[in-house]
Amino acid sequence: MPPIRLEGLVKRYGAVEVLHGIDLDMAEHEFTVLVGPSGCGKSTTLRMIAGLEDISAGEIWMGERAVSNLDPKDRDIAMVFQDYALYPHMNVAKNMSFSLRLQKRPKAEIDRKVRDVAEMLGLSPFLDRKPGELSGGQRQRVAMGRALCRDASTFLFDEPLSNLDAKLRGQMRAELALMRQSVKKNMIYVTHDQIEAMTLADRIVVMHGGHIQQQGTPTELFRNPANKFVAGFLGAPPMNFLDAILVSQGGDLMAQGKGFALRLPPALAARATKLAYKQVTLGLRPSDLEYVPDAPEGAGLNLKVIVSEYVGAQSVLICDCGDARVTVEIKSETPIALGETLRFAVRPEGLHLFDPKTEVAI
Ligand SMILES: Nc1ncnc2c1ncn2[C@@H]1O[C@H](COP(=O)(O)OP(=O)(O)OP(=O)(O)O)[C@@H](O)[C@H]1O
Repeated sequence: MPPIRLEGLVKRYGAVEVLHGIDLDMAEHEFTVLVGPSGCGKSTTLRMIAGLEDISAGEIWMGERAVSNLDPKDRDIAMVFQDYALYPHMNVAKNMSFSLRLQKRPKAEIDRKVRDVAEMLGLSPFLDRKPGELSGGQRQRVAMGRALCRDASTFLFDEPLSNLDAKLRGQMRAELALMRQSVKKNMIYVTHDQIEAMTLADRIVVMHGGHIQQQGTPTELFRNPANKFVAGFLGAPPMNFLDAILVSQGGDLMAQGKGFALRLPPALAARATKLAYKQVTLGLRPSDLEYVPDAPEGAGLNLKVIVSEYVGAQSVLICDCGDARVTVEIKSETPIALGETLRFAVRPEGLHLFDPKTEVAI
């Protein structure tokens, strides 16, 4: 039995159903990230696991126990909220030890636990400070430390970095990644930020419209998105989508559109030949295009550069391709001029096709 299993989880608010049957198995000590746009149902799912929301249908299992009817305190979980919810009048040590003191655990045990967790999170110098005397990032770590002190088997995080500025967010993301290497617990983390999902998760669960769209490792989802939504949601800048028609040419299958004709690699061509339709949506990630002036016929496309955004080592080019726009990521030192038409090679494994009606990957 997996440590956490969601079985056909449904949530209704009155007549409105917002979660339509969520099935999810977590592996032991897995870091699972629920990610999706605002309103997709990720926080509701997390709050149902925590016991903060009633379940309309379905069941939540923790090991062999069905927990849907248990109080939050009986579920062996600790939660870190978006707003930290620290007690302003207590110092860091007292905030962190709050639940242990509530359980009347021996003082020596409490002191040891707080010391160990503070050490791990770099909070040792701040144990006597009140939350108001800490930076946003330090407060965030205290909220994390308070959860870790509880020694629960499962940790739930609801957008814990969303109140931080971009720089601190990046730092805390790295600290979280470091922390999870040493903390062997089940962790479920909710975010709308695909970069957090990609960098932290063992397993990403992409949600949209109250459904799970796809789940898997970050690499699986990035390389083999199940549908156009997942393809467009993960990755920055996002995947380009172009209308294309499948055409046979000298034994090859090509995806042809306004201003391009790209040869499909064998495995994709084999799947595409079985289709009953010819009209497809072609997906190309900006990082799967490379400036290669002599890219051969069928392996590249010509793009007219209209905007160049310098972002350090990389530049993002926005280009015209027929009447569509295509974004490309290139090394900044590549000599390009605005208005030029340049040739880009496409990595064959970077070609994605989607059914234009169902948006399912081909
Ligand atoms: N108390 C409520 N009554 C009615 N509808 C609600 C209630 N709480 C949430 N919803 C609806 O349920 C859906 C899912 O909300 P949820 O908060 O889980 O989304 P989310 O993916 O976490 O979004 P966000 O990132 O904005 O928090 C939304 O459409 C929301 O409007």
